[in-house]
Amino acid sequence: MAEALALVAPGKPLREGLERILQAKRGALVVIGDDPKVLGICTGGFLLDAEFSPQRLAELAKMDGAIILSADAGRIARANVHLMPSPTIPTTETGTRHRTAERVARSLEVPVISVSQAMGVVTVYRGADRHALVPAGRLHERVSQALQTLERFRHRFDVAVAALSALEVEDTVTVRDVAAVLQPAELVRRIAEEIEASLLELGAEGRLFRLQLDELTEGVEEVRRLVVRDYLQEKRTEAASAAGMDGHEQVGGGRRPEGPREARRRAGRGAGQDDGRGSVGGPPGTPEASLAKLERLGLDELLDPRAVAEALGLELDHGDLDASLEPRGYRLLHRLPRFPEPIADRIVEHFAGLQRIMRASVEELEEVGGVGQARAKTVKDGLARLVEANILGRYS
Ligand SMILES: Nc1ncnc2c1ncn2[C@@H]1O[C@H](COP(=O)(O)OP(=O)(O)OP(=O)(O)O)[C@@H](O)[C@H]1O
Repeated sequence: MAEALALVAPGKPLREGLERILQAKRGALVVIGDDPKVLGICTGGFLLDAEFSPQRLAELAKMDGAIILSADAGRIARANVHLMPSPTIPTTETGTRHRTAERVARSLEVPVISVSQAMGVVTVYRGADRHALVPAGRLHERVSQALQTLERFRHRFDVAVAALSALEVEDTVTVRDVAAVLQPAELVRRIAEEIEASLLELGAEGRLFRLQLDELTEGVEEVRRLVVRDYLQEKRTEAASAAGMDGHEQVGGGRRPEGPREARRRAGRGAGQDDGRGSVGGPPGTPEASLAKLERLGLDELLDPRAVAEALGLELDHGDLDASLEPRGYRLLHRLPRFPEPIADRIVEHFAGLQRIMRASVEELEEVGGVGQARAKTVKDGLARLVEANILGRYS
């Protein structure tokens, strides 16, 4: 369908021809493709093989029947053709023009366009899909409004991400804070997807909109993925059970049974100690499955932080959104400049928990494969700068 929409984008000769037909209050049935399969269902009409022009298309639409174009819409192959697709192909359309258009598109791999004389609407059919074209002016308006909404959610997302970074460094993240990032991130994704569809239809006229869209969505997808990797409640691994870990043991991404205040009190017990962080047996899941779950949430559900927690596999005690969580550290480590992603991942897997990474010495960091002294220092300095920025942020 994307290719078909590109052919009828505003400014394209084919679109101009279709608009001329609409202005003349006529109808049309246009097949884009003249391969043997298409010709096999054509009867009558006459051969043209003429270069395409919007004027020619509009003139030929005065005749009954269908117009057949070459696959690139650069030539008019035939006109006044009667199409005979199999009557057994299902169609939900009513008029004969539209029924024929849908049947041809469903049975042959070619786009078919109908211009309804009665309704003044242009519809593109491709396979089982159909798309009614929106006038360019309305598309412009729609995209501008959507970009404004996108900008608001992007701002909310940026604020929530900055807050999450500060809380992660302080080790006081709650379920609510994670949801506050994932909710606008998902909304940004959805609005961007809608805009993408309109931009496809706008073709070259959507160039400036695209620049804005790219700027407004930059980095969101990556943060969304990393936040899910940081907090996803994963299924207890075979290795963990072999190592004799307690059934509820969970590092990083785990929900702690106590609130943030209790968690801070426990933090005094020293590095490396079990601080009682416990998984509550959330469903197994990969980050991809979790992201897909978020994508499937209805709008009302998405606005409920509990639904976001569920997508992450977190089971909340009495729906407690203030339950504290510890990130694994993927997102903050991925922010280190010029630091290879696989090495950052290895560090996270080695230490299992951002706080442990932050407390690790340069020597301990060097124990991770691929981390030499220089990289270990980059991690230490980078995380130290984050802590500093956080303190400065608090008191400025
Ligand atoms: N099988 C076909 N092959 C080619 N042209 C067709 C075919 N069926 C219908 N048409 C064209 O469609 C025209 C209008 O038919 P009809 O009014 O039944 O269609 P419709 O789907 O209601 O479209 P509209 O909304 O434009 O009225 C016919 O006069 C003919 O030119």
